[in-house]
Amino acid sequence: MSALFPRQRREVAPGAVHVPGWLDAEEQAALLAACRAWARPPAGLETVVLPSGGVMSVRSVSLGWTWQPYRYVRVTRDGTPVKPFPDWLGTIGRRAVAEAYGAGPGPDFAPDLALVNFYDDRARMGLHQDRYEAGDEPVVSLSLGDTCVFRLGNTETRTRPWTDVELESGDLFVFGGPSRFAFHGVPKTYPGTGPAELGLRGRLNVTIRVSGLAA
Ligand SMILES: O=C(O)CCC(=O)C(=O)O
Ligand SMILES: [Fe+2]
Repeated sequence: MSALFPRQRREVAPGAVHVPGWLDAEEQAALLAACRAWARPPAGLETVVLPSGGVMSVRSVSLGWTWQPYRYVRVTRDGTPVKPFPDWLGTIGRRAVAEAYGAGPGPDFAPDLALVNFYDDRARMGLHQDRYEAGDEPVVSLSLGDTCVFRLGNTETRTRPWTDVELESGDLFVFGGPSRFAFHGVPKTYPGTGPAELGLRGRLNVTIRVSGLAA
């Protein structure tokens, strides 16, 4: 669908860059196929239960490391090793950082961790900071399927000020530098808005990260 007003690349906050339509239809289809393969057990799609008893509405699969409240580990909840982080995802991560910040990525931008989140029509993600990585390398986010509202807040509080950005299928969002530890979340998705030809019901988000943890 071509928008009447093409969506523009935008620095939403210092270090937080939104690049609409960064993945073409073919790249989106390939990433979706990979996500479907990763989602299969063992070490497939899982539901994260918080110590409070709260159940996250998003289901997720991890590559390289998995997050269990509140740290990264190598073994999933089903007791099997986390699937490996593939080199090609690291290549996409480096391309993404170059795209977002202009300058080539530092040779040291070596992602080793990805979290794939699946949102059904009712799933949301509360405002949080990505702060379990041991370092401050940028987080690269890729979206597939339904459009969502991505809320980028500030680094100090879980409250306003924040900026709401609509992330569509194929969009790239990178947050690093002064925005690396900004609170962020997904208050809603718009069911049924993904590209029909992709064939995904719901929304997938893939974040590519540097764990900073010893292999
Ligand atoms: O789904 C998104 O766009 C954000 C996901 C996220 O914040 C996370 O996985 O930590
Ligand atoms: Fe996050």
